[in-house]
Amino acid sequence: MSFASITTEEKRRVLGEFTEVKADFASRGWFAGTGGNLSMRIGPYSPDEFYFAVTASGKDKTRSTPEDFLFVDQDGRPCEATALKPSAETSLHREIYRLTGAGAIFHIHSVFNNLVSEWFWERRAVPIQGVELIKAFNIWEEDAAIEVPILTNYADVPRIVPEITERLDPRVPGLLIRKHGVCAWGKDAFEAKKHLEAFEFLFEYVYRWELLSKK
Ligand SMILES: CSC[C@@H](O)[C@@H](O)C(=O)COP(=O)(O)O
Ligand SMILES: [Zn+2]
Repeated sequence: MSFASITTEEKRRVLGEFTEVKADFASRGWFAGTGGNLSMRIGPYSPDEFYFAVTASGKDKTRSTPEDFLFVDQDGRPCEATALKPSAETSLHREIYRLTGAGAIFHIHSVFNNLVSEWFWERRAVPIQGVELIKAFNIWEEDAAIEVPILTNYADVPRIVPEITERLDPRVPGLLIRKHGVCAWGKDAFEAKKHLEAFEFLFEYVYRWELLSKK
């Protein structure tokens, strides 16, 4: 299987869906200061060979232009001639695809995800228990408890990758990077978006609950 065998129609479908998700997230204020990056996988998958569309680095992601995305392979190399640079955080997306076979990964910065990542840093995870929206992760047990891993925010992004390898919990489709943001994923764009919305709701809940319960 090579990138060349992926049809133009399929590329258009992925980029169309990708454009919609990006505009939706922009309308929620999730790309402050060019922060955040998105990716969607395309074509067949094996852990050693896969392709994905990823946002170009440093762009104003609240705008829609013909230069918003490029296709890269499992090593982060562009699949087509382009002047665009893949996201500076492409190595994180690559590792999550390699470990999970997900169909889409969305990374955003928000005040609540930054706050909880610092509040629970000593524990290296955000504990969440018994909140209904845990079911968005397809976890249905009574009073379910999850721990969302928090990773070190190394300036040299590839240094974060071994922490993903070590800490990713197959039950929990997301992880936090300390005082930086969240990565959430799912089998397709619909599911990755559902998971991201659920994480953001849960982080705000946890933050507010911490404040209330300290009073
Ligand atoms: C300018 S904000 C932060 C960036 O360094 C980074 O964290 C980010 O999410 C966006 O980087 P990008 O290379 O545009 O995908
Ligand atoms: Zn980021």
